[in-house]
Amino acid sequence: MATIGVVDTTFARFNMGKAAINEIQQNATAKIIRRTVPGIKDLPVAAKKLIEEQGCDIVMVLGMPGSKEQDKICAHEASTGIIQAQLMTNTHIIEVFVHEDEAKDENELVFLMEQRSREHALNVVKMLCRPEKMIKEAGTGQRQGFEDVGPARM
Ligand SMILES: Cc1nc2c(=O)[nH]c(=O)nc-2n(C[C@H](O)[C@H](O)[C@H](O)CO)c1C
Repeated sequence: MATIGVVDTTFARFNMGKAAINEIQQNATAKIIRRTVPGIKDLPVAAKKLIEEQGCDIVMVLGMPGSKEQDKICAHEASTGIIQAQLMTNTHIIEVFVHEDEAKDENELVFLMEQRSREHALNVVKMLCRPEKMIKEAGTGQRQGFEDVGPARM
């Protein structure tokens, strides 16, 4: 059975890990190992530990960069760390970030955090268990959270 790691943060304003796990459980039979860390800069090592110490086949890391300038710098640093952890472990770590200022109000923020978490959870299931489904979606303008934009037309 495949093992999927899920790491989220206490900084985020919505329980992204819970939504992701619920979506995985509805669509796959997998062992799920969850961790929660304070913030997004703590995600890379948590994911690396899940891969190296717990044998996860793929990991989702979920977090919410805030709207301040220092939060955006923090998000860039976290992303760089996540990419480095992927290269060090040769394993996919799917980054699910919702920037607080992507949403126009709190209702939309909650909607976006739940939708993006769930839709990326489905991507993880497809990547791990049904890669042919992912290939079928190549070039189709998928977006996680807001509406898909669709393929470009001539
Ligand atoms: C400035 C800052 N911004 C964010 C953020 O926007 N989102 C987030 O999840 N965490 C933030 N943090 C906390 C760091 O990611 C980290 O948790 C602490 O520096 C402790 O290692 C910090 C320090």
